[in-house]
Amino acid sequence: MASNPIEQAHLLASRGQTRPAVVLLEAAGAAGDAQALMQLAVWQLAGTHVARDLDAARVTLRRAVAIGHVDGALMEVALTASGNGNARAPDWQGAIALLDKAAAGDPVATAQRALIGAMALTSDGAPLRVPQGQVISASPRVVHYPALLSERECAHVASVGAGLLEPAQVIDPQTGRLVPHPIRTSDGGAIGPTREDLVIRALNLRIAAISGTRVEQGEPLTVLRYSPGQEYRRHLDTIAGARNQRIRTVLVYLNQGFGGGETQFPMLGLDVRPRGGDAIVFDTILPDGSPDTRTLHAGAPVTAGAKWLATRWIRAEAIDPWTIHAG
Ligand SMILES: O=C(O)CCC(=O)C(=O)O
Ligand SMILES: [Fe+2]
Repeated sequence: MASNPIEQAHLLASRGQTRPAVVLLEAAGAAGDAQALMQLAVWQLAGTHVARDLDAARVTLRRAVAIGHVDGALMEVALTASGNGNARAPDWQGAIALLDKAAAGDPVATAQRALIGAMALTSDGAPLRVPQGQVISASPRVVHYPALLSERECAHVASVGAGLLEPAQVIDPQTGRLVPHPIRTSDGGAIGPTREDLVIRALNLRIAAISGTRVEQGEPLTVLRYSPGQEYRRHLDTIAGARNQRIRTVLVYLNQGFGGGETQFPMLGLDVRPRGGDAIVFDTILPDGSPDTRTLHAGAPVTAGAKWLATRWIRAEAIDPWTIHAG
């Protein structure tokens, strides 16, 4: 017999006995097992074994936090800020209040609070002043933003991304599924709604501001790491046949000092040399909505060191971050 309630619940669920599995986690939670409630909340968020129910998940999560689940508290902060990942009204102030509470007993929360404290933000978490960029190509429009992120912000994004790294995958236009793809050899991870902490959220709001889009249009911020020899071969960011097309891309360079790794736009004669904190924004479609093939671009092979990059692919309309996977 499995030794603890979570293992027992997994075992039951794997045999199709989902109801007894949920009852078991509930009972353990009622007896003070925060981890059991956290497990149930994750099932409800992801729709694993049970129907996906974000509101029920939030109630379960609240109970886990109330009996001391520290990581659950950070997840609650993230979901509050984004309104359960675009499902409800976002609540930046509510999220800040929860983060302040969490910061009393958790150094991770304290560090996030300090990073946010250093930003000049509106009451919604958006930048007080929209950073200004330099147009480096008029048509298609490519704009360069020097020092969009501070060094500490870059380090935070990279460290969140580091925990999510998996071999690069892209969306297969035929099936819409994620498949390993030879054109992108970097490793990457998408920062989904349960991990969109307030620092990442504020950066996504900053990215929305400079790109003139709503934060809900952005796919989960994706962190890529290129080791020597890795590259992102020439491609367009648009997705063939997508109903809700990618209209704009924001690339944020998280570091510098590596060899190679320029972002190249061969049809524009444009080579962007990555510098930690800098960003570029470019339109990926023409006014008629079709892909702008002039935006063909590549991440050149890295020759030494590691290149860290955060990419935000922005769609024409709001997305559901619970079902979409960054490509
Ligand atoms: O690595 C680069 O410079 C380009 C990345 C890129 O094209 C993308 O993330 O869509
Ligand atoms: Fe790209």
